[in-house]
Amino acid sequence: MAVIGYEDIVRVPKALLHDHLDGGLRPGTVVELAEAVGHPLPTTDPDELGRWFVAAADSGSLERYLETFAHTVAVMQTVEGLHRVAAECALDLAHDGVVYAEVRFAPEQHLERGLSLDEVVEAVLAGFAEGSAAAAAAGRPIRIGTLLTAMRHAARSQEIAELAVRHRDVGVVGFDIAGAEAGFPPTRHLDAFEYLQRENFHFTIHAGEAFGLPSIWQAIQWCGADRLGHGVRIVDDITTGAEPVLGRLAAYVRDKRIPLELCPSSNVQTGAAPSIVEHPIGLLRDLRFRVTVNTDNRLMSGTSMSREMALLVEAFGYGYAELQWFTINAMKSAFIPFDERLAIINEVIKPAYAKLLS
Ligand SMILES: O=c1[nH]cnc2c1ncn2[C@@H]1O[C@H](CO)[C@@H](O)[C@H]1O
Ligand SMILES: [Zn+2]
Repeated sequence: MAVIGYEDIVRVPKALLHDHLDGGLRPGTVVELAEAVGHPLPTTDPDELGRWFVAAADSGSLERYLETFAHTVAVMQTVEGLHRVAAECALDLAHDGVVYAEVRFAPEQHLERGLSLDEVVEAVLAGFAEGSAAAAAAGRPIRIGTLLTAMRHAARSQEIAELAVRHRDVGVVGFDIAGAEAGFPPTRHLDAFEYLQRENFHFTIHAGEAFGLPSIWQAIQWCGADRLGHGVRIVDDITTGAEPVLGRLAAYVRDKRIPLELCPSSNVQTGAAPSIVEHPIGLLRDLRFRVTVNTDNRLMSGTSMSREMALLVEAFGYGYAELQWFTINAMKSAFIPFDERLAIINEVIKPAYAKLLS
């Protein structure tokens, strides 16, 4: 079969579980919004700014990578800014062929100009609704679920968890914690996770990216995470050789089908993986972990869902069968209700791939 190209990948339906709203702005939008609020940028040329984000995020350290968010968060402090960024996010994902996306952001970072947490969430939800409607009108339907993130170094997780539950029937489908991982274990936020469990709510935890197995273990066994944000360092618990041997934690993650939200380009930039070719996604897929492919931060990685898949096709020789497998894995692991996940799998994803695989 011919090698699958980038344009072929844009055409197939894709599902995305791990994408940060404040990591996916269009460079031109950052420039315009920064001018409107008087925020100084490293450059006001959109192309140059796009390159600046990628270069600055290419630091080999999660902490340095995260510093680049100062420039996106700064322009997302008003209803107009949040609304526009969310609407453009929906449109950009839809035009990349993403049919289902969970997009996350941390409301507590958007209060600098006087908005309340609820106002921040409402502005983003309205933006997603507008962008999704415009995408559907353009023949590119997309369903977006919002995840609310609490910053792990801060102390507002309980409040953000309650905010998420308050908006559960209007588009917020889950909760997350993000930010620097080393020194900020998930158990710092145990109260929030226990609250969410009592509310029968869903959550994922950034774990196993910049810190290893103890972080993953806590996220699952203490906090009860449904999914792992990254989780890539689960490979530290796998001994490779002629026959790979799984340690107890890796075996548990695989046995319980705990979804791994892998983000190849982001991992290379933060030093969590040495390169795309050497990215553990190859091994984890071969071992049939519940692997999903994600963008993390499209702006900081200069990427898209199609580009991440194209990189994997190039590095590992994947074909449509593997791309469908990643996509169905993601859809099975989504935080929307089971019947709605099934409908997207059976009515959108499978028919599109069936044509290509026959
Ligand atoms: O890969 C990541 N690991 C940890 N935290 C991250 C990553 N990408 C983004 N954020 C953090 O999540 C916040 C809310 O979206 C961002 O502002 C950034 O600080
Ligand atoms: Zn992330």
